[in-house]
Amino acid sequence: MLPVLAKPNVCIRDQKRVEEIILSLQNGGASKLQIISDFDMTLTRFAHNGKRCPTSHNIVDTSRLISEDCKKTLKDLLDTYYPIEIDPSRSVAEKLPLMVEWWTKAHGCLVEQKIRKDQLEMAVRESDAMLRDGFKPFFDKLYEHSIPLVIFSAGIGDVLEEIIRQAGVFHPNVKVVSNYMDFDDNGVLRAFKGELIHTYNKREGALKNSGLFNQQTESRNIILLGDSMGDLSMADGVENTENILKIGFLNDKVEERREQYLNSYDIVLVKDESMDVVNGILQHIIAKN
Ligand SMILES: Nc1ccn([C@@H]2O[C@H](COP(=O)(O)O)[C@@H](O)[C@H]2O)c(=O)n1
Repeated sequence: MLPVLAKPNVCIRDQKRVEEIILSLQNGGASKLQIISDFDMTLTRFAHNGKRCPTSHNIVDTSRLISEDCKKTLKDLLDTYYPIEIDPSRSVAEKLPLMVEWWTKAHGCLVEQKIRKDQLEMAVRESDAMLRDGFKPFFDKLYEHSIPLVIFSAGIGDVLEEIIRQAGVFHPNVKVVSNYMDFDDNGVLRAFKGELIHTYNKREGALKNSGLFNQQTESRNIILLGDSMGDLSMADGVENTENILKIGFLNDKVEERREQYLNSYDIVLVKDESMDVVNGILQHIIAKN
């Protein structure tokens, strides 16, 4: 067994299956590998020193760009809909319209604030956004070995791009599928572009953007990184997948959701704020090249 998998917060339902997948990924090597990852609370930390870290939405929602009234509305929306998003007792069918409602209302509020494109850099710089510990070797190793990384996020694309740019890891092998802001000729936010991506419609987004996921003809082995049940379908747009290893970060409501995560993800990382396990597996795959 890989030493990183022996960490006490690593939970695996089927150890043998995981070992077989990792061996297949190792045999395929870097040239066959592609990473598909969620962003908020997957590549970013969920908490730091006992305090919640912001999502890409929260960064804008709590920034100087937003009026006090609007901040309150956005906070009320978060308090109403986030518990629904993560509730394991509700079906996806039940959650779907409510997620559309949340994102639509929140985006509507943001558009009313006349946010300027050139203010986003400052909003990110002043925020508590934090990529997970070990993010740098993760991004750098993927770049060094020309392994494509597709970040597939229901957050705000402009904000998440700014986070990884400021962290110095927005390398050319990184592609992003997300909700992008649409600015007018004066650089003022007037809408969000394209079809809304929320937590539970990533399958449709994956199929629609399949071109992005199939850029390298050789990439047929996938490591999928997510933190929600909706993230499990992020690789559905990849053609001829040979092997897929699904790694899930279980950050919140751990006991209520542990069973569901163990049944869905190959490896579940419980309250792990680092990329250590992912980096350990990557190192193992790359080392053979
Ligand atoms: N107004 C909103 C809407 C969503 N969120 C959270 O962002 C997460 C989406 O981003 P991913 O990168 O994880 O796909 C989602 O899980 C929501 O909890 C928000 O904070 N504000």
